[in-house]
Amino acid sequence: MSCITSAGVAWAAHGVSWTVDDTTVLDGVTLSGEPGRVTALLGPNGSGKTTFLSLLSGVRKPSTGRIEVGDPPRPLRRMRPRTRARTLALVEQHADTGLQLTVRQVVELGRIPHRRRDATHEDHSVVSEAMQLAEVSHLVDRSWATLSGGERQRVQLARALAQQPSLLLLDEPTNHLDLHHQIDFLTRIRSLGVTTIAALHDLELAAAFCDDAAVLEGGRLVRSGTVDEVLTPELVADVYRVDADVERHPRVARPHVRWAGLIEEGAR
Ligand SMILES: Nc1ncnc2c1ncn2[C@@H]1O[C@H](COP(=O)(O)OP(=O)(O)OP(=O)(O)O)[C@@H](O)[C@H]1O
Repeated sequence: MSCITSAGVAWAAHGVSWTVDDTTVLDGVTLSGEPGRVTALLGPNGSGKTTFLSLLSGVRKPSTGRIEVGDPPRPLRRMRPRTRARTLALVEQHADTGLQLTVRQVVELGRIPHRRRDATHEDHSVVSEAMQLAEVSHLVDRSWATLSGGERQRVQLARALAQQPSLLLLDEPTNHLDLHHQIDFLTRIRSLGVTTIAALHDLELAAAFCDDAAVLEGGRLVRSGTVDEVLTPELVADVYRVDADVERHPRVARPHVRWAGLIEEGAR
């Protein structure tokens, strides 16, 4: 039986803002997710996706508003760091350990919130399963510093899975992966049952793998709902200035985004 599957937890952001040097990067975002749901966090470059994930993970504190996790909801700011790290895991866009570590050692970092002293049999089993799920078992003794971008991304996922999180936060998790690994990665994530929020640029992947979607633009939430509700040609035109059709995939019962080209300035 898997040690990593989870029932998932609910999460909610209530009027969350983040300001730096008098610039409001995130502006009053209210958004929530149900246990086990996979939410795509969408929006153009600089719209605030990474910032939102950093607030949800507790890496940054909101300037105003609050974040709650669990049922009954618990304020994130009141959780001890160890409890928080057992509850949620973040895979950053450009993760770097800065240390001379092997792949196994990087994945073992995910066990720190669970460990008392020495690694137990369970720690070894979870690390091993996390590496299998992320398809990095063959890299186990390699030096982290020598890995390719896609390999690093999969190792960071294994490290996050080794935390046995109930909430998984992924910042552009597929940007270094080839097509096979993109599909494989998101299929595996879905099968775990862990509540997931993934910042994605690829609308096709969002449509194919996510239950819900939330769109940020200029630090504000401009649309949220199920993927079917959010991913419309109007949304793609308004937010990305791209002319696209959204159809049912002929063989898979999911929406399918097909773009035709850019919308020229002044054409709308
Ligand atoms: N520490 C900071 N100081 C100043 N500006 C910041 C800081 N962090 C983020 N920003 C700015 O806030 C905005 C949102 O950044 P963020 O990284 O959250 O966007 P994003 O939607 O994840 O972008 P991308 O799709 O390009 O990764 C950007 O304009 C960014 O330059």
